[in-house]
Amino acid sequence: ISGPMVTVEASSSDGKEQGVETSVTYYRLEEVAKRNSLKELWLVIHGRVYDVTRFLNEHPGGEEVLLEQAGVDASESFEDVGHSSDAREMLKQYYIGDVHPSDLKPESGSKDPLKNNTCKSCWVYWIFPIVGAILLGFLYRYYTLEIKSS
Ligand code: HEM
Repeated sequence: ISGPMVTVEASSSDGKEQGVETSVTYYRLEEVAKRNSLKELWLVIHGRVYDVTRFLNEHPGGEEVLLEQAGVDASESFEDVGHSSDAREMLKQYYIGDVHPSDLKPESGSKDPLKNNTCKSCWVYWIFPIVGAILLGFLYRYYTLEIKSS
């Protein structure tokens, strides 16, 4: 019974020894949605899936709020509370995988939305400031030379 759950090797070159580190398990949202009870409780925060079943009793904010977010994206509620950095650290213990890419951006179709769209404009953000700075540098030199020579 593998269902819609998919495990993908994130790195193929040094896969064997760090198998746990280099592979990411992707979960479909429908898979997460099934874990919505006290027996098994998953939730999504910022595209990552957390199994908080054993955390229910320990959550300082109570188990009710976690139950309310069971099986769904809890990013907003999690941020609204203004959780401490300690709380954010705690997330790591419960991390079990990522939300399947096609569930993250359902409108962008099938072909590798992460690689094709996300970074298309990345370089634009830093190339303009850098080119601008270099141009300003030349302009500055040009003008100071001009003043000196006149
Ligand atoms: C795995 C996910 C979560 C972890 C590890 C976590 C952890 C914590 C921790 C450590 C605190 C104590 C205060 C702090 O350190 O910020 C806290 C408080 C709280 N949390 Fe969470 N939390 C999680 C998810 C959520 C979610 C999804 C909600 C939804 C509303 C929530 C609501 C609250 C509330 C209401 C408090 C009480 C704040 C207060 O008393 O001031 N938490 N949580």
